[in-house]
Amino acid sequence: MFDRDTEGVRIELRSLTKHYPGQPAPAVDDISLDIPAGELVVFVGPSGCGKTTTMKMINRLVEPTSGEIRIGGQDALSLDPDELRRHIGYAIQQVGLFPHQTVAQNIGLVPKLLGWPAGRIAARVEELLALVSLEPSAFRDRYPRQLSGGQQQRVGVARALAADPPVMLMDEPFGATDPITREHLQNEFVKLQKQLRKTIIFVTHDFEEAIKLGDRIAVLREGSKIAQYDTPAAILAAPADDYVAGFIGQDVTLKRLALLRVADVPATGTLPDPLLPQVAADASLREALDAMMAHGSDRCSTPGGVLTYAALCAALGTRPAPAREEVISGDR
Ligand SMILES: Nc1ncnc2c1ncn2[C@@H]1O[C@H](COP(=O)(O)OP(=O)(O)OP(=O)(O)O)[C@@H](O)[C@H]1O
Repeated sequence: MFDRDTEGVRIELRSLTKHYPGQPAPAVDDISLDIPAGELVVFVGPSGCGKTTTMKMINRLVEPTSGEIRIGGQDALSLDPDELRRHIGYAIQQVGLFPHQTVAQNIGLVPKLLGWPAGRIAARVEELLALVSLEPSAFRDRYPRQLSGGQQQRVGVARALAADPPVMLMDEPFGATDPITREHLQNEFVKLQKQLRKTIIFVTHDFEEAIKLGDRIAVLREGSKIAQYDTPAAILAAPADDYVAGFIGQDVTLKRLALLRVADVPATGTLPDPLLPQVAADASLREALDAMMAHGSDRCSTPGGVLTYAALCAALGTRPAPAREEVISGDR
């Protein structure tokens, strides 16, 4: 199959359509989309617009009415659906862990189906638990009911990753968690994806999550029609129309602050300044601004030099506030 390589492979959807029997209109109406190898593409759109149906056609949980799906160049519709699903990780909001199996058994499910030897499965379970920040000795023998919702979702993500599939489908996998756990899971997931470079389709209702995780975002309308498909920065900078602008919502500047990294903004000089608040190169501009405000300073030090408030504003395309007091007490 297409996963001789565990890094992502390209997914191509061509005129993909699903018309559920008895429904007046197709749930997915002629979607064509290219998802580059190793990228994470987020689907956002209103409830019922066809996000889940589109995703479930890719692993053949839903059979398309017409159209084509190519995964790593192979025609997914000509493959055996069960076999196909063993090579595509799938994580969903309801998690779907088996209640009478332990965490280790749940994670080892697909490797077992693929015939891995027991030793290899056990090693993989340990590795994955550590990857999703669950101490293996404390968690491997527990049952799902003995875990919090957020821990269950981590196990769900670990299970989806278990056989190291090149493709992952994730349908609101962090949806059932509180905002703090959710942010923690998102941060871990961003780090993980940087290492793994899988091809991932991720469905969410949360535009902030889409910006944080997505290499690209597909904003969908009814029938999975694509309203805009681009990088988060491009969508925030130039929404295609009022519909997309409505999705982005208020506080575009705040969202761009969260998106842009310190390393994206030219620093003054090249020498860090030990007397200023210190900010990492991969920190967001939002974090840099928070550090400046916490120290009452209009600059902070980064590994690449000194970042000023004026440079930060220039990167956002906004004018700096006139006085420092306003920076400190201003409404962000
Ligand atoms: N098995 C089914 N039979 C008939 N209609 C269905 C079926 N599954 C989904 N639909 C309909 O297809 C449309 C798209 O549903 P889908 O679940 O793909 O949307 P979604 O964008 O994922 O929604 P949500 O964000 O609420 O999860 C909806 O109108 C839904 O009612």
